Amino acid sequence: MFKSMKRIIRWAGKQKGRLYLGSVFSFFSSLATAIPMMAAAYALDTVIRAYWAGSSIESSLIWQLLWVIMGSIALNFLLSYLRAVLQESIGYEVAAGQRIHLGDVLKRVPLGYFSQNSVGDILTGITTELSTLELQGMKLVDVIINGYAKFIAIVLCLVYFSPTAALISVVGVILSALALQGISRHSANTAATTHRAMEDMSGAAIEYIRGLSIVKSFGREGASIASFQRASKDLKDIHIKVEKGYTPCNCLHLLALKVASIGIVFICSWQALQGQMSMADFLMFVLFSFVLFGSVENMNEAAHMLGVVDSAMNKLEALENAEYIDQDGKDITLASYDIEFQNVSFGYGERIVLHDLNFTIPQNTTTAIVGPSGSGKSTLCNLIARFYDVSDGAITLGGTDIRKFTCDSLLQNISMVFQDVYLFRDTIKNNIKFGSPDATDGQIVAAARKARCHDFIMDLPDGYNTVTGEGGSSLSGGEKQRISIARAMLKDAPIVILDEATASIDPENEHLIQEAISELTHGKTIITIAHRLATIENADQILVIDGGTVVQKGTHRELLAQEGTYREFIKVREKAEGWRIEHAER
Ligand SMILES: Nc1ncnc2c1ncn2[C@@H]1O[C@H](COP(=O)(O)OP(=O)(O)OP(=O)(O)O)[C@@H](O)[C@H]1O
Repeated sequence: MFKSMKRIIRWAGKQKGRLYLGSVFSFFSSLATAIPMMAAAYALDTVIRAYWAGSSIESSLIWQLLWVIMGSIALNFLLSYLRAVLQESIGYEVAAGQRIHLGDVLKRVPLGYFSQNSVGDILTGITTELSTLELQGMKLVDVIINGYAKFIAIVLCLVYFSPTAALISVVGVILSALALQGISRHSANTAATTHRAMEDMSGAAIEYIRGLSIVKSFGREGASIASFQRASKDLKDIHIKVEKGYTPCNCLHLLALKVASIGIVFICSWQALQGQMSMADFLMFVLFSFVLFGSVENMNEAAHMLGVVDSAMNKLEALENAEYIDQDGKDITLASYDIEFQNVSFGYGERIVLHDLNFTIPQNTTTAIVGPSGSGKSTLCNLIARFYDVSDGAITLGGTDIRKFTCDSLLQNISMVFQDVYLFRDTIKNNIKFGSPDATDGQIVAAARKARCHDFIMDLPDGYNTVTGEGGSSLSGGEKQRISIARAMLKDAPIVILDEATASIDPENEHLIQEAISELTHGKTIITIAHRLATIENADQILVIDGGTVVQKGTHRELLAQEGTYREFIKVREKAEGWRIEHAER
């Protein structure tokens, strides 16, 4: 329990001082809450004494007591307010910094990380786990420090009035602390299972929502919702199991404190009867005996939460310690942009999908990559952008191994246009300037005009300020692709990697996209996963990939003259494009 507290304090970093000072205010504010009770005990004692003596009570005393009570309430408010000002925002501030840091970590890990860790897992870390820490961390530290500090103050008072009562309360609190330790350990042990169940639940919910269009089109809602329902039921079962496991220690904790309270009443009664304790002190102890341990009593929830927070911190640490792909990278500025593959092999885990690739893509030329589905075309492009590191060999850019760059400095040189375009839930304007945050409105419009998307943007209700749905769901595939071309155009990187659309796009859209692409690629080094005959024929170099190796390399004319995969591929493409043209003309 105390180890977890130390971790939270360490997590607060530079804000530690505010946390401690807040706890001091919190301590005095709690003591201030005890003053009205002491005043009440004193008043009662005075009334009883006066009754026995047959005298009347001075009205000034009542006023004095009233002022003391009002003063202590005001003091309590003031100290609570100061504590809140100092402590309440620490969790939010530290968590916000950590979220930004985690976002940076995720940007710099290899994409393989996301195959090994589910989206639900990562999402739970950044949202739920960090929220637990953000909302509970400081409160827990305050509850524990303050709870024990208050108890120590009470024990010191008890020693003065009755050392035996002080001893009983210390024994009660030690027993309760052991039970609290049990609660904390149980929660820490079960938190990982609970978190896993929550991750499964988030993963199942995300999958269910993502797959809704398939679910609707196949009318198979029952099957797809089953895993979501199973995850919900598992989560409920785990919560109940955790709660049941926590009950025995909780009962022990409360029992130890209640028995100590009874013990104190018993001792004080005996001392009062023996004349060793005054009536006022006795009354005060009887009044206090059952609230004496209030601050320690409330720690059961805190002990449980500390276990949960501890496990959340383990998870966040694992996320933060994920290895960056560019750990030793430097910001490098290049003079030339030739790309060279030197004996490159690559595998997803054990499965090698690219074998011993050797080729050069000279600066300012167009290279078309063709080959059957699954042959490794996208993987090859992802290696150039260093989404993954090669398993063997090296890729150089301008003569420098790309592993020597930081990801940012490498990707400054590269624009990528994918088939599956992802637009953020933001304005069209911000989506276009995503890679160039300093772009002016004039530059954004110029890029959009060149990318042939200005006209349709102006037809949208708020023009460039129209907010797109998540992933760009409110736009057509062709529109999204042209926006992504505008985005790449604005970035104006010397190398462009693009994946030509294979999905059938209507001729008008295809024509616009082709126009946009030729504007984007003008005077740059182009690597294109090509499907259209026109692109392939006009390329300076064609790489034919099959089964993860370059089986042919050359210009269209050279490759057509050879027997092999390329000639077959061209035949198939000619048939497909002829078929499309006939259909379009009908
Ligand atoms: N993230 C991944 N994890 C594991 N294997 C992968 C991953 N991505 C691709 N693969 C595998 O690597 C091989 C090459 O895939 P890649 O996507 O590069 O082929 P491609 O030629 O681009 O295919 P397509 O033309 O269909 O897009 C395939 O066998 C594929 O199953």
